[in-house]
Amino acid sequence: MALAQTEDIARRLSAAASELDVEIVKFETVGDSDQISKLLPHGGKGGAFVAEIRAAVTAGKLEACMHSLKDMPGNEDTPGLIIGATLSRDPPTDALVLRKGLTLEDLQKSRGKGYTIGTNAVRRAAYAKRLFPEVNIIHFRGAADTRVRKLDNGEKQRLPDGGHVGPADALIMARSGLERVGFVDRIVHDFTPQEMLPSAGQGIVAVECAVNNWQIRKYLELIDDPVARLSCDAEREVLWVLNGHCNSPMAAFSTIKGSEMTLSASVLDEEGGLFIEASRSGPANRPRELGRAVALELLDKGAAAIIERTRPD
Ligand SMILES: NCc1[nH]cc(CCC(=O)O)c1CC(=O)O
Repeated sequence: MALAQTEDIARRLSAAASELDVEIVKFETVGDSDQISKLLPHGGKGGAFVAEIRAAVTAGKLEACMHSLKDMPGNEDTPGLIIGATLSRDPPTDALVLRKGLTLEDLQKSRGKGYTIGTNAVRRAAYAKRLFPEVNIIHFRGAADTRVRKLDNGEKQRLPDGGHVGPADALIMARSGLERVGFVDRIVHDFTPQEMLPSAGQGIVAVECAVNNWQIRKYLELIDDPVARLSCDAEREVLWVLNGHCNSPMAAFSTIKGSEMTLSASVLDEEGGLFIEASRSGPANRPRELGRAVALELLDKGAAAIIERTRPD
């Protein structure tokens, strides 16, 4: 998925500035090579996917690096680095993938009873529980295409303690990820943002570079999408104010109509029993203010306790 995203960046850069000759350098992170552990032992998604690549940019070995914005920690500064471009947003929603023989109706009618959904995101687990209250949720991971293959083969998911769970009957994954790895035909249902509020930054690819590399910053500006940038700023402000960590059970999603932005965010209890939600509209050109207002409302409603309870030690 990351490679497809990087090729997309290279294509856009070459189209915007024909004098550029973009070289792609592949990285295999701990997050890619270890498909068993939960993400947390590596410092969460942020630690697993981001730290090693960032170090190469800081050291000047790379001009720039890409991340899925939703995997970038939202509660820490990155001295020396800046997001030089946010690409136009891919579909931001989550999608349901089912094993052969199972339908969405089966899941709905049974309220999920007797079925197992695989996901490693607390946010997806919580929303899935709200939609299908009796479903069994299991920890399931791997690259997007690997996950679908495991589903189809009825494979169990190995756990860090040596045990197994599964097999899964269904997966919930980002639509954009499924599109990037060519599995879009396996999507049985697109969850609306009302059914399953997306993660902050979901569907946005961010390109990061050194703050003082003005030359590359100028090039990245050419492929920056101002609308995605506004959503990025609003949604990530929610993470910042709530001091959300990499495994925080949080969602934040904004849409822009004309000059108005609407931002919805939520903080969820792991079992899905408790949803703290807030939604506001404001001027689209003041995204951080809106993010701040929504986050403060979530704090007023008790969000901090949930976030601290789930903070990794
Ligand atoms: N954590 C892995 C990851 N990071 C970004 C995406 C999807 C693409 C995106 O949302 O930008 C995925 C896969 C998934 O969540 O199913």
